[in-house]
Amino acid sequence: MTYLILVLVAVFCIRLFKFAYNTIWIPFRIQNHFKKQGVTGPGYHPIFGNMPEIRRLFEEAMSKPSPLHDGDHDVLPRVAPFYHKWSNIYGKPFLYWSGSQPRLAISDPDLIKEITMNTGGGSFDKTGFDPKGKVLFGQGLIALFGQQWALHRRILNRPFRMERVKKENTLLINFYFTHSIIFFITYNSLYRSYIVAETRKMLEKWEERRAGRDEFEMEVFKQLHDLSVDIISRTAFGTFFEQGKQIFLLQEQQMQFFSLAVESLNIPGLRFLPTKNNREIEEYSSFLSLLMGSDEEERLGEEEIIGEFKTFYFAEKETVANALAWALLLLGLNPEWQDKAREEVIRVLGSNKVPVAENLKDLKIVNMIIDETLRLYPPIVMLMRKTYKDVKLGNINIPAGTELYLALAAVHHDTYIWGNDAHKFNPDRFKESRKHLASFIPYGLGPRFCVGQTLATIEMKTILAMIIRQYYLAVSPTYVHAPKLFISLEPQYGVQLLLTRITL
Ligand code: HEM
Repeated sequence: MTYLILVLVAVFCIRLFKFAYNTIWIPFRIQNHFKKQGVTGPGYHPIFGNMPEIRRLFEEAMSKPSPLHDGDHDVLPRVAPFYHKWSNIYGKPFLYWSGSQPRLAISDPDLIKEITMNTGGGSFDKTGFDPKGKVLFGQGLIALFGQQWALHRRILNRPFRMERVKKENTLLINFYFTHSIIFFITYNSLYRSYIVAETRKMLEKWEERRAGRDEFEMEVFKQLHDLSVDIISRTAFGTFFEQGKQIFLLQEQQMQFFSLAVESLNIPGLRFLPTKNNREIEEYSSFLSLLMGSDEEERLGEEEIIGEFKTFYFAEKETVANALAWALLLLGLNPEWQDKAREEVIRVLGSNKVPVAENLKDLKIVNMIIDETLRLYPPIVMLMRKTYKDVKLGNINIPAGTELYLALAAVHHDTYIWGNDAHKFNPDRFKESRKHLASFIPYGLGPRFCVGQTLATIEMKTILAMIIRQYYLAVSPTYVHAPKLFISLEPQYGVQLLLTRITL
């Protein structure tokens, strides 16, 4: 018995020592390592790091709206308040702590380029998601890294050819089909016709709402999300459209869970506890899998395929709809750009009421407006990477296991890169090609560059063109400006516009 107690005490002491070593000794050693190189930060606090302070700064930022003074669209204090505060105090880059995990916050385009272009080379890669994130993205491209990601992306980059598919095994056929969907959809005229048809339906509903009045108010953020859901459900599910739509409802609930998971500390094993949240996550997850694989004839198959569909749905809806809502707001605030865009749309479309494929490349002003929107309000405000080896970045030696917070929104709002009017809406900056590869990176950079960029551009151009051809936009007095980071960058209280019908 005494012997057993001694063993238990020894095990406990070893565990305690290991815990102290990992949460006190190692972090302070790493902090010193960076300090010697001139990189400082808010300082490490055992176990929790800077997470409580980060949470407090976010809560403070979200507690009040941020009125638009003189067309100033500086989103950083709201979407990355900790970055805004600490980069001003400690300079760039600076070191902060997610629990006992060191994070280096970087916004130098040269360094970002080096990191993102090197993905896959063994030094830098994605961090891997919080385990709860798998519910949202599954084993899809966004959440994968290392060899598994490379395999998925390689397959995705190949066009869909039936002869080649037949030679592969069943799993690969499924894979092939799923991945090729993005390729297939992007270059398929059917997808474009779905965009046009669903946008038309949305505009018809707007007309019903107008009910003959000259001017009416519309909250467009929710409308654009519904439109995205309809387009992607129609494309992916065809006649099983309504069932497809259920996926979004479930994903919206999962986003709440994921957002909570990201904000909370990831203590190993915690997710297996039978808490209310964990139980609900499990239920939604299995229901989603069931939904996508229940019917024998409609079976999509493996877990990975489900993951890719989740990724595809999420990436499409959260980014495109948000960007469009911001674009409409910016056009409402800038009537001169609205006029220029409308004039271009009418000229390019001619007698066509809706854009056809050949029109899209000629919508240059619309394109500049979309780029300027993605600069000021990038749907994805940061990229995360991790060092998997000791590396030298610029003149900083970074130990293996350091997370890198690449402050995409900070790069987009950097006055050094964009000039003193960096926070103002001025699509003219996109007349010329960009100065530095990493100064404008709404779709990321390097091997993990967004696979949906072409798809997103087609959708945004088509929808914007159709809306501004039909309505004059003005911002409603009920609109409250409050950009919010909820996984992607969205307007906290929606976007209320006053729409006036144009008769041509
Ligand atoms: C305005 C629209 C969009 C924006 C701003 C955007 C932004 C991004 C960014 C910044 C990344 C890189 C993430 C990183 O490097 O860590 C990314 C990756 C990705 N995007 Fe998009 N995206 C958009 C639309 C789409 C659409 C429509 C799809 C659907 C097909 C999509 C699918 C993906 C996928 C699957 C990845 C992961 C690629 C990989 O890791 O290899 N995105 N996106």
